[in-house]
Amino acid sequence: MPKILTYFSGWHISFSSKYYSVQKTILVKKKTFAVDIDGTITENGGGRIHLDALEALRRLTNLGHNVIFVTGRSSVEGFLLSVFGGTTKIAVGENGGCITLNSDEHILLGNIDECKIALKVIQNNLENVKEKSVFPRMTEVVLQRTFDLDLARQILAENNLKVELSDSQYAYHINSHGIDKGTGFSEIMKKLSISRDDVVAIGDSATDVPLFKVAKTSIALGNASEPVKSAATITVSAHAGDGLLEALDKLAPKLSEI
Ligand SMILES: O=C(O)COP(=O)(O)O
Ligand SMILES: [Mg+2]
Repeated sequence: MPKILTYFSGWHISFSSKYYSVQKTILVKKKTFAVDIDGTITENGGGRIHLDALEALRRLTNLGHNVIFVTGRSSVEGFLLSVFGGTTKIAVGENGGCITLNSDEHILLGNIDECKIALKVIQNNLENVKEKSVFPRMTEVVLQRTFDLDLARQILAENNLKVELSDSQYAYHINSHGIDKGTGFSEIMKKLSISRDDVVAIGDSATDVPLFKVAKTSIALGNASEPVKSAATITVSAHAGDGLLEALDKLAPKLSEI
């Protein structure tokens, strides 16, 4: 069993002991973990959930922490993962453009029409610009990683189109101006009165850097690029789901201090 699970289950057991209140005030301050999905809680590559990583997140949730997925996937995928995975039932998806609170409650922060206009302009100027086959989006356009991103950014600038173009390592995303995982998650922070001091962000790609910026503690996994690692306050060496376990393990003794 990974060390983190033993560690947290140790705390859990101590809650029912006579030291419950002491342990609770000293060790456990409610935190909010803002967690990326692909490359963070997956097995390395492939998109299959790393079950030990998911179990560790479920335990954190059971201990009273928030665990909220913040993903470039649709917010419905993030939300369903929280339902089936047993974490906090709210998700930020579409790379920050959409928050799902329930089956019929979505907050749309971006505007898909301006992203579609940007797509047309890029397609008219570059070869090989194709949409990725993904679950339906309400606020963004998702593309295959088959063209030069910097060139596309240049084209957008020349056409005075203010949108965000980013690379999650799984897809390229066109989001409305000012929309990213950081701004999307900030809406949840406002809604749930969560302070930056209590946020731990965990991710693996450039799209997670804006999320790192709204968190006091940020963790880049071993599969992240150097610029992403240098934007985080903590780095770990293991990749994807194994890296998430390493990160929680590293964090566990310090959770009361951060
Ligand atoms: O862009 C994607 O589909 C990958 O999403 P992620 O933000 O969960 O890594
Ligand atoms: Mg990722």
